[in-house]
Amino acid sequence: MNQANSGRKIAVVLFNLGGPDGQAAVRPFLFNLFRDPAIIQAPFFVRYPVAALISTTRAKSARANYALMGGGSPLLPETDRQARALEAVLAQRLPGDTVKAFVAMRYWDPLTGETARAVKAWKPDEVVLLPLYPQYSTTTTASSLKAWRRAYRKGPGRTTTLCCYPTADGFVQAHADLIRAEYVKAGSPRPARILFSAHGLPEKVITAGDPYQRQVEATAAAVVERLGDILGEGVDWKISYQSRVGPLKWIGPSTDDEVKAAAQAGLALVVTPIAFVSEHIETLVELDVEYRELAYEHGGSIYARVPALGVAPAFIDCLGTLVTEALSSEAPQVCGSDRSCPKTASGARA
Ligand SMILES: C=CC1=C(C)c2cc3[nH]c(cc4nc(cc5[nH]c(cc1n2)c(C)c5CCC(=O)O)C(CCC(=O)O)=C4C)c(C)c3C=C
Ligand SMILES: [Fe+2]
Ligand SMILES: [Fe+2]
Repeated sequence: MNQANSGRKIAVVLFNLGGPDGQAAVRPFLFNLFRDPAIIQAPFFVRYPVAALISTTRAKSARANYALMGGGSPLLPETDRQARALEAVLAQRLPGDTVKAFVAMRYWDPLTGETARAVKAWKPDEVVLLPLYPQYSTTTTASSLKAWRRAYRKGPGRTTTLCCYPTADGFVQAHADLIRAEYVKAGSPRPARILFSAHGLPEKVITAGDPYQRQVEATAAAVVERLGDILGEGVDWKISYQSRVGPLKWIGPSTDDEVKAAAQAGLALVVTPIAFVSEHIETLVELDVEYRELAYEHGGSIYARVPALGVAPAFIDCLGTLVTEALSSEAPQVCGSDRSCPKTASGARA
């Protein structure tokens, strides 16, 4: 470590979507989500009534799903655990510095403005922005970073943004290790399919240049390269997209179609969330309850679900590497592993 760089106060800001912390928060959380122009691309006088309508009509079924997880989303406690684990890794790597990890959520507490105030009050020398979205999307990464820039205007410290890390080494290794462990736990079945399920997006978002789908494919391909010991004879893999919302055409194939097809073909399914790094409604309800039922209804007998990365040591260590790389970078924005990311080296230091 460069001695000239020690003694710094380093704030690492972890971004995620946020989730309602109880039943009463479901509708306002959904309203916050649907009024975001990154989610509904329409002028605000259209977006607001549409957001009010969708959040009201969707609230009932969403509340029932959050009730299955005890009433609210586990996303904040999960993200807090990741923040503490990352602090511990960085304390080891940067012994002369003081590192504090903050959490900024996009649609529910702690909202980005509140976190920006806490970071300002802490007066860091360095700020590293770390979206917990390994694959860059305008709907997630860009939306969170835009909210941050607005909230942290004139805030202290030099800011470096970690744009994406779809094929970062420890991230890929952690996925491969968890998939292998779950496959073996299921009895190493054959024939079997490993299904990489990512959150879907409207097709028009991808057509407009969003690299998300290409980066999801890059992640899956990199993980597959490390699963040579289980893939092959009778075990194949596929990517699918879940959680479709609204009337637009979304990218596919959809996870529900793929679950049905694999179950009907007599394949054991090992389903792994490839674009989420924590457990939340899309994993604990959609993957664990809805798609599992679908598989059994269509003749499936084995449906194994690989846990999200959470605080898997290889993943947290990888985040630690990304943060130290960001700190030593001259560029304001760093793409962790994707040199062809359209966002590479764009933007100014905040
Ligand atoms: C890779 C991550 C995500 C992308 C891309 C994404 C896009 C996206 N999401 C919606 C609508 C909803 N998402 C909801 C929950 C939710 N979404 C993500 C991640 C991504 N979303 C997470 C981590 C969560 C879970 C939060 C939690 O509470 O645990 C929801 C709410 C749940 C529900 O009602 O189904 C909605 C709605 C759109 C429209 C979109 C892209 C345009
Ligand atoms: Fe979502
Ligand atoms: Fe990037």
